[in-house]
Amino acid sequence: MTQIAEAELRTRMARAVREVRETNPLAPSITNTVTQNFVANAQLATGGSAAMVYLPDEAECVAGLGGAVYINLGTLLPVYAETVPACARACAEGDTPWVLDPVGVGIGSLRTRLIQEVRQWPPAIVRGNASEIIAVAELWGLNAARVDTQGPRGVDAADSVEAARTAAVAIARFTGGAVAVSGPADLVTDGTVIVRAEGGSPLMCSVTGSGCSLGGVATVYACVADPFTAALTATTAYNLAGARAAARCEGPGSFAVAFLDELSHIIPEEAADAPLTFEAA
Ligand SMILES: Nc1ncnc2c1ncn2[C@@H]1O[C@H](COP(=O)(O)OP(=O)(O)O)[C@@H](O)[C@H]1O
Ligand SMILES: Cc1ncsc1CCOP(=O)(O)O
Ligand SMILES: [Mg+2]
Repeated sequence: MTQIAEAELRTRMARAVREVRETNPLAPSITNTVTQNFVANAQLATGGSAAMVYLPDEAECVAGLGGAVYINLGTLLPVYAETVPACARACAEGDTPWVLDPVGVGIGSLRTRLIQEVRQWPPAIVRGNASEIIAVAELWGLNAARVDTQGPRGVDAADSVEAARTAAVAIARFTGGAVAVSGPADLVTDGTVIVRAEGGSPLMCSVTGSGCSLGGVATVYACVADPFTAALTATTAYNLAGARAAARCEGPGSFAVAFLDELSHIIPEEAADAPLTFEAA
């Protein structure tokens, strides 16, 4: 694998922000009932279009309609045992990139089973907090990634972003796509390059759906850009919008509103100029 140059990646990020605003791409989702509305609003704020579905035939249908598809395992229903594999398979067969957020991996058996099953139709982007990324690497048998972890605490991380570094690189090399690990400072990798991105706000942990909507927005950018560019553009937009919203809000409630406003104001040039640090994986 050859490493993409920083300047080229920044150019692609700016292009992704612009193209999404110009083309309003459809990024359908199978996502959880807690944060569905916030995911859709964040997708719309960036310039994308949202459509949430539950049923297997709907999932197969949207895999053909969307530029990319989002699968978030946050709240499972029995029907998802069929819906999730049907969607991932249809995406693979149709060459539609899809994004996995393995929310709450470790809770119950269905999440575990689904993550193991979709390994055969690898997602273009895996987005999660550090503990979720470590857990996915373990479930996919990417043994290079084995680290000491307590596993996720419900839907929250119990591990540092740094602890998920090896797991993130191993997953990206396995999928051939990108992995975005979120936390106080984010880590995004395509398996050859690691990019660290700072910004955002601790208030993002006080609004449920910050992580889920980041996955939804990465899916919007994946409609117009390669997985690494898409993951990095979404992560950067979140860091910029989160920091700006925190500077003018009164608490979690007004933060969420200000955050959506700020997300809608991100311009291509500032996404490309964001403070990012690059290193070889
Ligand atoms: N302490 C923090 N400071 C700044 N940004 C944060 C902090 N914690 C999380 N974020 C941001 O919040 C968003 C969601 O990340 P995270 O809370 O790790 O996801 P999840 O909700 O899936 O656990 C990301 O954009 C991340 O950069
Ligand atoms: C609280 C909760 N419970 C099941 S899904 C979910 C939302 C998690 O959202 P995020 O991972 O973005 O914090
Ligand atoms: Mg999450």
